[in-house]
Order: sequence, then C-alpha cells, then structure tokens
Amino acid sequence: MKSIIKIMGTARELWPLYVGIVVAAVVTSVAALMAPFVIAEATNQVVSITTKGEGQVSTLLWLALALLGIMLTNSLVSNIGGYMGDLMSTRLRVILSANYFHKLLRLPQRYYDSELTGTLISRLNRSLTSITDFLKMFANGFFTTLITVVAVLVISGIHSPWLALMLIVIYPTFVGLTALTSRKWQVWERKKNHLYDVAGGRFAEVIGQMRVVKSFVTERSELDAFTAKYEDTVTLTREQSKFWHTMDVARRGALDVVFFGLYAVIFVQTAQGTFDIGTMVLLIQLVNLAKQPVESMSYLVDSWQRAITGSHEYFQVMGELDEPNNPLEANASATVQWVETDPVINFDDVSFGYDDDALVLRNINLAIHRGEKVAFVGESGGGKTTLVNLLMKLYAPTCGTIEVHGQSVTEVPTEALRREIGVVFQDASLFSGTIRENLAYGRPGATDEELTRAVRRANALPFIKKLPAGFDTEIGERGIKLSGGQKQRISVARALLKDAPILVLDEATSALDTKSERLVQAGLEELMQGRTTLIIAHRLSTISSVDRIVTLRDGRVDEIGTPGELALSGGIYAELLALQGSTSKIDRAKLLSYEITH
Ligand SMILES: Nc1ncnc2c1ncn2[C@@H]1O[C@H](COP(=O)(O)OP(=O)(O)OP(=O)(O)O)[C@@H](O)[C@H]1O
Repeated sequence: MKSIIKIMGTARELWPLYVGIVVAAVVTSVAALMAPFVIAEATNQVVSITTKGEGQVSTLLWLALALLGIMLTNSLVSNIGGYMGDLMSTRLRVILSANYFHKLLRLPQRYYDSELTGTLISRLNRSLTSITDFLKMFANGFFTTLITVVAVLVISGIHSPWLALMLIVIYPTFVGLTALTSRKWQVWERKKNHLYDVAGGRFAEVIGQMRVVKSFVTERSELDAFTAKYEDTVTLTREQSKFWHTMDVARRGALDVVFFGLYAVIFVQTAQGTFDIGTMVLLIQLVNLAKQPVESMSYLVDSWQRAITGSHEYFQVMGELDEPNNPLEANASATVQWVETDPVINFDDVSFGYDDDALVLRNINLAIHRGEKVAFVGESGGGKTTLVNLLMKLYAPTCGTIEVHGQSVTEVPTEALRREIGVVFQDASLFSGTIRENLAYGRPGATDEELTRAVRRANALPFIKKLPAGFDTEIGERGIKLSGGQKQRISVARALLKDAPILVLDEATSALDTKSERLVQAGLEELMQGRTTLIIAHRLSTISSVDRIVTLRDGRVDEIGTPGELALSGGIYAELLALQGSTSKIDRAKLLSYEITH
C-alpha cells in the first residue's frame, strides 16, 4: 500500500481529479441508497391502497418520479465520475511514464549492460496499466463500497441486530479470504510477468535486427521460442485461474449461505409480523445492495495486488542509483570554465574492470596533447573502447584519475564534459526521422547553411542532393534506408555540427568497404582539423598519419610512439602492419589467429 500512496504523492497535482471522482462516487452511492426507501414507501402505499382503500395513486406517481430523479442523478454523476476517472488515469500515465523515462535517462551505462530494451518497455506498460487501473477502480469503488456498507449496516441494524451482525461477519471474512487467495495468485503472476519480460525483450531485439534474423533464416526458431514463452504463461494461468476460481466458489458459496440466513430471517420475521411488507422490501433491497460491495471488493483486492506488483517493479527501477552528475539533474547544467591546459587529456595510473574481480585496464598512464591525433591499437577485447568509455564518464575507473583540461572527470559536470567530446561510432548510431533531424541532434536549431556546410565537409552533400526529399528524407529506424557509408558520413557531419574540441573515432570506418571508407575518411580528416583526436582503428591504413600510436597488451600500455617508430619496434603495431600489408595466405591466417587468440 505504501507504494500506491507514494505514486499518488508523485502525481500530487491530480488531487482535484481524485476529489472529484470521490465526490461523484459518494453522490451515486447515496442516490443508490435512497432508492430502496422510495420503493419501500411505494410498496406500503400500494398495499394500503389495495387492501385498505387508503392513500393516493398520485403519491405513487410522485414516488416513481423520485426514482426517476435518483436514476437520472446516478446516470449523470457516474458519467462525470467516469470522465474524471479517464482523465486521471491518462494524466497519471503521462506523469508516471515521463518519470520512468526521466529515470532511465539518468541511469548509468552499467544499468543497460544487463537489461533488455523490450523488457524495460514491457515492465513499464504492465506497471502503468496495473497502477492506473487500480487507482481508477479504487477512486470509483472504494468510497461507494464504504458508504454502502456503513449505511446497510446501520439501517439493517435499526430493523434487526441479527441482520447487522451477520453482515458485520461477512465483510472482513470475505476480504481476508480474498487477500489470502491473492497472495498465492501473485506468485504465479510474477512468474508470468517474468516470461512476458523475457519474451518482450527478445521481441524488441528481433525486430531491431530483422536483417540478421532473415539472413540466418531463424524466423522459425525465433517464433517458436517466443511462442513457447507465451505458452508457458498459459500453463501457469491454468493453475492460477483454477486456484482462484476454486477459492472463489468456496468464498462465494460461504457468502451465499450467509445470505440464505439473511433472507430466511427477513422472510420469517415478516411472516411473524415483525416487519411490514414495505420494510421487508427495504431489507431485501439492502441485502442485495450489501452483496455488491462484497463482490466488487474481490475485484478491488485483486487489482490492488496487481498494482502492488506493478508499483514494486516501477519503484525498483525508480530506486536504482543515478549516474553521478547526470545532465538531467537540476544543477548539472552548471557551466565549466575550461582552462587551456597541456595535456588536454591525462590518464593517471588508471585501472578498471567491468566486474570487480577482472581488470580490463591496468595502470594506464597517458598524456594527450592539444591538437594531437592518437591512435589505439591492440588485440580485440584489449580495452580500447573501454578507455574511451572511461573518458566519457560512462563508467568510473576502479582506481586512478582521468583529467580533461586539467580537471578530474569525476568532478566536472557530466554534461559539460560530454559537450567537449564528439564521437563517431562504428555503427553510425542514427535515429529514425529525417536526415535534417539526425544532423541537428548535436546542435538543435542549426541553420540550413550550417547543415549544408557540415555535410559538404563530411562528403555527404552529393548523395543527399540526389535524394528526392534531400535533407527531409526519412531514413528509417537507425538509418536503415541508407548505405553504411552514407550513414557514416551523416554521423561525421553530425559530429562536425557538434563542434567539440575533443574527438573520438571509435572504429569509424572499419565497417565500410574501401570506396566508402575513402569517402568517410576524407570527411574524418576534415573533422579532425584542429581537434584533439583519439582514434580506435583496426585498419592500420587509416592511422598511418596520426601523431602517436598507443598499443595495448593485456590491458596495459605496451608501446607509445609515432607510426614510423612503432613500425620498426617489432611490437604489436609492427607485427600487425606486416600481417595486414602482406598478401600471403600464411600471414592472413596469422593475422586472423592473432585476433582470435588475443
Ligand atoms: N559492458 C561490458 N560489461 C562487461 N564487460 C565488458 C563490457 N564491455 C566490454 N567488456 C569486456 O571488456 C573487455 C574490453 O572490451 P573493449 O570493448 O574495451 O575492447 P576493444 O579493445 O575495444 O575490443 P575491439 O577491438 O574488439 O572492439 C572485453 O573483454 C569485453 O568482453
């Protein structure tokens, strides 16, 4: 319950809607309670007119009109309540989803290492649905139920303490039994949710990598695995639902027995002259009214349990620790006065491991100077990208410090740090939408002139010009409608527009063929002008003109030197150079085994 209250607290501004829904519910339940009295009075009038010839038919018409008034009030107010309920749940969804997205954007990169996109989406949807459904049901039903229960108890207690006593026993017993049943039901529900999450996670991955699925012809196995997960939920539902409904038969059966007692008392006492016909009709209606809350309570408890699970999952994510100093934090946009320093980047005895027990980088000491182009070379999995991850503050070093412009990256605001660094990723990493939107991702509001200048420098203008919609061409999810080289050139232009003084090229051309590589490389040369650049490259041809090469071996810096120096040193670079330059089959095999064994 605490989490439900917490959610209502999160959406505090919705209080007028909560109050409105409760008022509407109170009015409808009071109106519903008035109807039995009017009907009882009408029954007494009818008995009086037919048996004693006393009373007016017009009174009966007035009573019928009163019933009409009650029914119309009920229809109108319950619909106003329904409207407010719809509004409340939609606005609550907006608030909760925005908070969730806000949270996800603040979580550290490490969180995403072990979560699937589809799972996060599936969890969000389930949490929101269960929470909003419950709150709507609660606001609509709880107060109605409460008022009805109290009124029925009081009125029936006035006429017969036995009736009141029996009713008093019913409510807590029924709620208690439902809650007990629900607890067991939740265990199945959680298992089902897990299956939905796993299936949802895979679903999103498969859709996102449809080309891979198609090329490996794995449609059948993907479909089978997906369906199997859903089929498992059917098996679980079978047990879950059998249990719930068996318990419901028992619960409601017991309830029926109590209601049998209630009806028997009313009938017998009326026959014995304790109640007149009008009172009997009133009591029968009250007993019927008393039945409804018991039944609706069972749904309420059920949706309450779902909401508890849903809100638990929601708050689990909300409770994750934020990335320190995330750009979305209130004071994160504090500007930093960068001081011109040399070196621009300094790694001072940096060690790091993704897992506590295995270091990927060890005692890295490296100073990168203004305007320098430094390339990182080494075995696959040697920690080149990790080094960049640490520089971008996506992970924190296990020990040692990294300084940018003389300031420790852990101390400068993340936003200011990341604004200083432009990145061209290996896979271009574009978004759906137009070319214009993608270009302006790093500089919203860039003018057409700026866009054109950037794409010209990135060698992308000729192909954009040929597209029917030019800059406004839709490029599909992650830029699927463009070729690898085209995507990469857009990505270079995007980095140009960001205009950051430090540049990271993370294998920016390694996925391209020679012709595309040459086009992209020309754009990259433009991009590197006047910037301090870190280059991760597999193809040594792309780094022959850098100022220095750093080779990594077993997570340590092995050698540092100019391409000329390292070509002669006999180290990793020289070895790879010889192998890559060689056309001999033996050397090619060696190169391959080098990458595999390292
Ligand atoms: N998010 C992660 N969680 C756990 N381990 C990781 C993660 N990312 C990388 N690693 C591990 O860290 C090591 C270094 O990876 P990194 O990506 O830095 O290597 P790399 O030198 O860039 O490799 P490549 O040249 O193949 O791209 C690898 O052993 C890899 O398995």
